[in-house]
Amino acid sequence: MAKIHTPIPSLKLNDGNSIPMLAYGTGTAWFKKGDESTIDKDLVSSIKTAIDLGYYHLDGAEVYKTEPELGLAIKESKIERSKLYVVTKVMGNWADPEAALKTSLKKLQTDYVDLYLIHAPYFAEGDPQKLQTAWAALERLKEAGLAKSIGVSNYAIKDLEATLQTAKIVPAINQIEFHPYLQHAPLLAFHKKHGIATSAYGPLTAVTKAAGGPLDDFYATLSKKYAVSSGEIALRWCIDQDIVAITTSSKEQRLSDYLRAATFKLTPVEVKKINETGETHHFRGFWQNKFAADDKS
Ligand SMILES: NC(=O)C1=CN([C@@H]2O[C@H](COP(=O)(O)OP(=O)(O)OC[C@H]3O[C@@H](n4cnc5c(N)ncnc54)[C@H](O)[C@@H]3O)[C@@H](O)[C@H]2O)C=CC1
Ligand SMILES: O=CCc1c[nH]c2ccccc12
Repeated sequence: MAKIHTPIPSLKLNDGNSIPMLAYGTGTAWFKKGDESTIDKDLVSSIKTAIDLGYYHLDGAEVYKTEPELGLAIKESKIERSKLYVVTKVMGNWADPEAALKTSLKKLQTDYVDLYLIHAPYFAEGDPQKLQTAWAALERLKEAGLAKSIGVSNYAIKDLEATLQTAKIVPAINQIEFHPYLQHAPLLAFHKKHGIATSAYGPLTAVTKAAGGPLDDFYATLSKKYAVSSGEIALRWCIDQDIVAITTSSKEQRLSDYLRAATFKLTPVEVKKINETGETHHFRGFWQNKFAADDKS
């Protein structure tokens, strides 16, 4: 019998496609994974559990080395491909995104991805032409139907400006580290102006890695009010700002609980209070060495 899932809200992208606003990420598993040629059966099982629970937006990347597990889990889940939203990213093979995507598709055992991202702008070492050339290659991949949508990740305003100078297609999304202690207000305003959606990795940071910060008490108050955990408040805070939240866990109970983020809404006053309290503290969990100068943009 088909399972009844918590409906996850979706967001319309600038190319007309829709993206589910709560995602399961496979990047965190990279830290445990060694050789790509061996299959991490626990990870396959964990991805299948996530799909079974209703996480149909699955976030991967070539450098995570977890595409084979993602491909196997998708195949074994027996869910129609068109119902899933599969994302991967190019980084190692930035010089030839077409070859990179074709390799990823083989590992993912699929003919197309729903979203293909340039994982980070650092390959270009500040050269706008390199960013523009890479983006033109992604545009061709969208035109060829190998990627339904195309976007970027970890781009600062200057990287987006360089890309937009020659872009025929505006990036659909920028996937960035985003949580109350890293809100990138100017970057988000830039996204809004150009119709670029935002997706958040590290959305639980304020209640996990950066717990003990100024939001602890307010999260506790809101958890009580909505009868959910602080994690669900953190995820909902993204969704209520039209930001896609990419989380993960190998624990089924946590994944199941986090779906409650789709079942309530914070008031605008509560969202604002989290924003204002979060602004008083700074924390970056990823790419610290690359981003120091960009955190103000
Ligand atoms: N584009 C990029 O550069 C990046 C993308 N990502 C993507 O985003 C995904 C999610 O990123 P995360 O930072 O892991 O997201 P997150 O902030 O949602 O944290 C999830 C992590 O916290 C742990 N966790 C969950 N609930 C917890 C709790 N209640 N107490 C303590 N620990 C708890 C989980 O086991 C997992 O390791 C990755 O798997 C990857 O797909 C992640 C980092 C960089
Ligand atoms: O995507 C960001 C974090 C991450 C996880 N695994 C790797 C491997 C190489 C670069 C970045 C990452």
